Amino acid sequence: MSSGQAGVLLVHAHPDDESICNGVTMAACVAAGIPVTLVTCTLGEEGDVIPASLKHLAAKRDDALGPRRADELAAAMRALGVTDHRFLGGRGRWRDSGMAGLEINDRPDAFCNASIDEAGEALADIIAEVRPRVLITYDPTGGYGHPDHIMAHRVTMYAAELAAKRHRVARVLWNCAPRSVVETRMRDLLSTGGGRFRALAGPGDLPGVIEDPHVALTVTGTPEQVAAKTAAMTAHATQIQVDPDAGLFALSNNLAQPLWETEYYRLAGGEPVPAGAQDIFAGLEGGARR
Ligand SMILES: CC(=O)N[C@H]1[C@@H](O[C@@H]2[C@H](O)[C@H](O)[C@@H](O)[C@H](O)[C@H]2O)O[C@H](CO)[C@@H](O)[C@@H]1O
Ligand SMILES: [Zn+2]
Repeated sequence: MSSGQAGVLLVHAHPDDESICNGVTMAACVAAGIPVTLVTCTLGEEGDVIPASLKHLAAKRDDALGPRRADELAAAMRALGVTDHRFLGGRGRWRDSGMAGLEINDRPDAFCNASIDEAGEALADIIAEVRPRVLITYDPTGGYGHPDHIMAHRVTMYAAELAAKRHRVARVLWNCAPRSVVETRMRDLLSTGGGRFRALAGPGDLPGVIEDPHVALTVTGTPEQVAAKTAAMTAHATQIQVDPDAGLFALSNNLAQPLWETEYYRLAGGEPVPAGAQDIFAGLEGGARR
């Protein structure tokens, strides 16, 4: 990672998405002295709860999962060395909408029902303050169709436009995964097995899978950065189970998927990416500097 002043701003829907999608990238930026800002749009109040001892926190029980996940996120940020984390609109402004098709999607405080103007302006203010060179979020599908991920995408792309008069982001990237890499890794797992997990996720269960030529750049972690990502994902204990020896993790569905040591990005806007780039700032004048 090239060093510099202005850095990267990442926008995610729930606590845990940042570590799953960008743990290596954030750790690599921190190691290079590049400022990292994470914006999380909800507290993940409607999530499942994996540990039996914590199931009382669930929305349909004590509805106390949000604060727990905020604590998990703080621990994950410590593991990655990220010190600038914000909840969009302030902590608890918008609530986790739940998976697509649920009645709770209709709650007025659900993030998927947020005013795109209010949420967009709130994020544009952060962009104008932080002045990132690179902005990272999901593709228009949100990676796998979750309403909060889709909304995070929409708000981010709108905020980048709103902020442009005050600060123009040099590059917008969407999280993705190249189909050939996913299919090869999942095929290999068929022979090695799902580690401690009952079954393997299918290639169709993994988010953001796109055809290889659309992948613009990759960030491959050093062993230390992969260890930091693993620790960050492990910190999200209500949502994620990790089998570090097998290099696998599972969500509450217990379906094993790769803990990716390399993270992949699609170019969504801004400066072109040099072929074979391995750095989110590759090709930007002065790297990550203002
Ligand atoms: C990674 C991610 O975005 N997780 C979301 C998702 O959680 C999934 C959901 O509970 C699903 O029903 C489970 O089968 C799956 O295992 C979970 O990962 O949706 C939650 C509710 O909106 C959200 O809190 C969680 O962060
Ligand atoms: Zn999520």
